[in-house]
Amino acid sequence: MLDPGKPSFTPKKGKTSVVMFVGLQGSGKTTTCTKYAYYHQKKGWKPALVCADTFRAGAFDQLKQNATKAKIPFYGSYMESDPVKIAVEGVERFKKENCDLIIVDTSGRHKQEVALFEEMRQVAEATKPDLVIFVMDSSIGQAAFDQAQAFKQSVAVGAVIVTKMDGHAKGGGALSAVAATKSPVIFIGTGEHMDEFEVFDVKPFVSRLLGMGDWSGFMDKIHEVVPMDQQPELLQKLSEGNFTLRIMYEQFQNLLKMGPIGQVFSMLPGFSSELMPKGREKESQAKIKRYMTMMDSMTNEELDSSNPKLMNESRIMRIARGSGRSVRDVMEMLEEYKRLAKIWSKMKGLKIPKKGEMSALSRNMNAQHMSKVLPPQMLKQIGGMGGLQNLMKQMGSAKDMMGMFGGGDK
Ligand SMILES: Nc1nc2c(ncn2[C@@H]2O[C@H](COP(=O)(O)OP(=O)(O)OP(=O)(O)O)[C@@H](O)[C@H]2O)c(=O)[nH]1
Repeated sequence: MLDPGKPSFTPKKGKTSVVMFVGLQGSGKTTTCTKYAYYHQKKGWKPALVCADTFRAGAFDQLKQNATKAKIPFYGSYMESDPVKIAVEGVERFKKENCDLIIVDTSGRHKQEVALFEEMRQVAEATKPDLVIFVMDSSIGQAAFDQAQAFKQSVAVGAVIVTKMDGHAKGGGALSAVAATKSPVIFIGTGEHMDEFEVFDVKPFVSRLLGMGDWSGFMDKIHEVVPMDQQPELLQKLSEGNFTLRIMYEQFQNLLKMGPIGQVFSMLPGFSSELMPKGREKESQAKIKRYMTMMDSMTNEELDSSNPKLMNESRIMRIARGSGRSVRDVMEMLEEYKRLAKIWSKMKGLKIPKKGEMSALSRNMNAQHMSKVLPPQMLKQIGGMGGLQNLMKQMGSAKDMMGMFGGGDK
């Protein structure tokens, strides 16, 4: 069995490799071929593009346009209708020209299109690609498994690229594609432009899937800054799902201690863009201090409650008077609290580790939380919780996954 942690083949600079791109119609194959070529070209490779998509009128023009812009040699034909012939001619020509990365773009197809699958198989047979990359749109969702499996059954898919990660989709389907093809995700597309292309990194991907912001960076900071003996208590509180005003207060305190506040804030789920827009760190720091002054005028009961109804009009007026702020300021602070409480409620259910069990915690929490956000059908395809856990381990290095939620205890 292929190890999903590594692509089936990794091209080497200076040695000719043929990489074939396959995927559903409109998944972003043609765009991704050029991005892939451009990425390698910038790193000193000599890539070339072959357009074996004779199905979609305009595909060759699109590839030609992109390739010209990036100054990458290309091959294709307006007249020839046999993709196998074009692919073979293109690959041969670029082999002669000593290109070390020959990329073959094929036409998009759906699993029902038997003839197109046969054609794709023939292109693969004739060009003998070293690596076949399955390109999928991040919004495909549950259909990813069946589609990816259909491709895998016809050609030896060895890696996955997920496109359109700049959109709203979380990309959960990528897990299904990985499970179906037993191949890892190697890159993600993050926009229509040539350089909007990134090496796949499991941590931000999982964070996005969980809708959590960059928890790993945040937990790293917690470990750095929150005194060791207070860490379990904080995690315990968060796991109970009671994000109280007192927790917010303590976190503000921690944040103010943490040094370059901008950097810390940018890692916190929910904190970065709204509470602290870039370039306005000083202002945000003042805002936090203002919030804390208002909280100083609250009763213990108010600080320890996660029920905002406790804060009625007269209490709000009292807090405003006590802190020398306006009612509107207090309302704003409470709104901020509600917003953060909503985000942080996702920590609910977190299993608290005994000392030295942090890594187990991180693993459990990943899979557990992930299983909540994935559609049940998708979870089933992946092989339930166990399958998900395995997949996550395989997608990232074990070390990465342990570090994800502050685990990875030495
Ligand atoms: N926002 C965004 N758009 C993308 C991305 N990748 C591709 N696209 C867009 O998606 C659309 C389809 O991309 P193509 O590259 O033409 O797709 P294809 O898979 O080659 O299409 P077929 O040849 O019909 O199979 C185009 O409008 C691309 O600009 C991405 O990462 N982000």
